[in-house]
Amino acid sequence: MAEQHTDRNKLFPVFLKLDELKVLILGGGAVGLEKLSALLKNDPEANVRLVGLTVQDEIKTLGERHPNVEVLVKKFGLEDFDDVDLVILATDDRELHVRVKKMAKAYNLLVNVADTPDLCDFYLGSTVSKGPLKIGISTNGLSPTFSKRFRELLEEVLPDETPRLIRSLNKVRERLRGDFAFKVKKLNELTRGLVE
Ligand SMILES: C[C@@]1(CC(=O)O)c2cc3[nH]c(cc4nc(cc5[nH]c(cc(n2)[C@H]1CCC(=O)O)[C@@](C)(CC(=O)O)[C@@H]5CCC(=O)O)C(CC(=O)O)=C4CCC(=O)O)c(CCC(=O)O)c3CC(=O)O
Ligand SMILES: NC(=O)C1=CN([C@@H]2O[C@H](COP(=O)(O)OP(=O)(O)OC[C@H]3O[C@@H](n4cnc5c(N)ncnc54)[C@H](O)[C@@H]3O)[C@@H](O)[C@H]2O)C=CC1
Repeated sequence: MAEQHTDRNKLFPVFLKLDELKVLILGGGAVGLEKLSALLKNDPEANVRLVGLTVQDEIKTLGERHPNVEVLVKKFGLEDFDDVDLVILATDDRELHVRVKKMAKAYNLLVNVADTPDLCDFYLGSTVSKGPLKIGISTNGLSPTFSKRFRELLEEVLPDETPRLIRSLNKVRERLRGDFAFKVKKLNELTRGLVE
């Protein structure tokens, strides 16, 4: 029973608008590239500033292809926090991570630290997209590999007509006249067949 309790995933999922927020990624190596790719996979228009003492060519190329991605080859400085909403630390310097996490806290910024769940305010999850549908997956840090495989499974099984179905339900939703309770009742009746 005690084990079940500690296993419960208490993380609260939210869906962020990366075209309105700005993310700072610190570190231009393999992990920096992985995190940048994860952001751009969800939104190619994502606002990102990536800062690294050294920066891989693949990251520089992404910076050239995405106008909202700023790539700076330099040492971290407090000015990198300007206009930033979220921070992802992905350098190979753990002491730097501890220091930058403290500074970010003073600026009220939320921080993800690669490889160090204890220092993270939030985790990245695996994400599945099908048109307007997005599903986020988390194992509470226990097995990112499970998240990845489960994402692959969902990508396989979600019907291709899912986006069309969501759009038609949106049309019905917009056409329905009546008060809130009536709309909820009507939409629930219409969609009952999806789960029975
Ligand atoms: C806690 C968390 C914090 C965070 O990073 O946000 C975290 C932490 C750590 N990851 C590690 C390793 C790996 N991470 C991946 C992959 C992903 N990791 C992601 C998220 C998260 N990783 C958060 C929890 C998410 C959850 O609860 O499910 C994904 C979902 C999103 C993303 O990062 O983009 C992305 C899948 C994207 C997709 O869908 O494909 C693979 C698999 C692979 O690459 O094939 C491996 C190797 C195999 C393995 O270990 O399982 C290590 C050990 C490092 C070491 O050993 O040195 C730590 C540190 C630790 O656990 O201490
Ligand atoms: N490579 C991988 O797939 C994995 C790596 N990790 C861990 O994640 C961390 C990062 O890994 P990699 O990206 O492979 O390392 P890397 O060595 O390729 O990249 C580190 C980056 O941090 C930058 N950096 C260091 N100090 C800096 C500073 N003061 N200001 C700005 N930039 C600075 C470097 O210039 C470089 O771009 C390491 O701690 C590693 O152990 C964990 C899991 C997997």
